[in-house]
Amino acid sequence: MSKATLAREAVKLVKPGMVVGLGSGTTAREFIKALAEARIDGVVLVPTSVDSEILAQEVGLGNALRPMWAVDHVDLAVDGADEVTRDKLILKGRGGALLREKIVDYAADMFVVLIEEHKLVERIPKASPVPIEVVPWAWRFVARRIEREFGGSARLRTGEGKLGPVVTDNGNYIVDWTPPGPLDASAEDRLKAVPGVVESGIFSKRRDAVVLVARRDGTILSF
Ligand SMILES: O=C(CO)[C@H](O)[C@H](O)COP(=O)(O)O
Repeated sequence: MSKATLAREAVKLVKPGMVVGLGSGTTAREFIKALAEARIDGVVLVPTSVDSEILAQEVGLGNALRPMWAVDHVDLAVDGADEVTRDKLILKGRGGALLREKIVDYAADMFVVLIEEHKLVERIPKASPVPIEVVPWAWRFVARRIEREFGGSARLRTGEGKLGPVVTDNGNYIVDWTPPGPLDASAEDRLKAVPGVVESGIFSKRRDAVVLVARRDGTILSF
């Protein structure tokens, strides 16, 4: 229910003709459904995962879908997150869509993050590991190097419905890293500097994001 409330709030920001990035995950799915109900003229939609693309097609938004290469700007991106701090250090990627999410969310003129209150945290990571998309050929080497350089433990993500590693929409693997302690914004660049790392779920460069929080009392907090 609260995800749907957040989604309806975010849809109010969508104006006719806008290019809108569709995030991924259960909250982003509510946004896609609410957007379909709103029937806003002339919007162009860039999905950040095959999951969001399929849902958008199923709810009647198929004609508006474009790949990222087919647009030259994104007006608004609306996405969920796993954990967010008050100063807008954002952790994403539990759904494995972090790479396309980061491309679209970082490109958007306005980035709106929809979370429920339990995801508002003092430090990241709190309860979720840090997902890191890696080149499959090097995955074990990269995981060990992250452990050596930064500490903690890095594990290959395996899934349900198929034996072996989860393969992302970009054909890569995901290593879930549990660091030895809280991270600061520098972790994003430090991880990216490891050869074989494609992207991480640390989103530290959108401090201008608008975060909408569904509170337990039914109200929405915006910061
Ligand atoms: O980053 C993501 C997927 O890669 C999701 O946005 C994040 O995991 C939140 O998902 P949900 O809304 O289902 O809690």
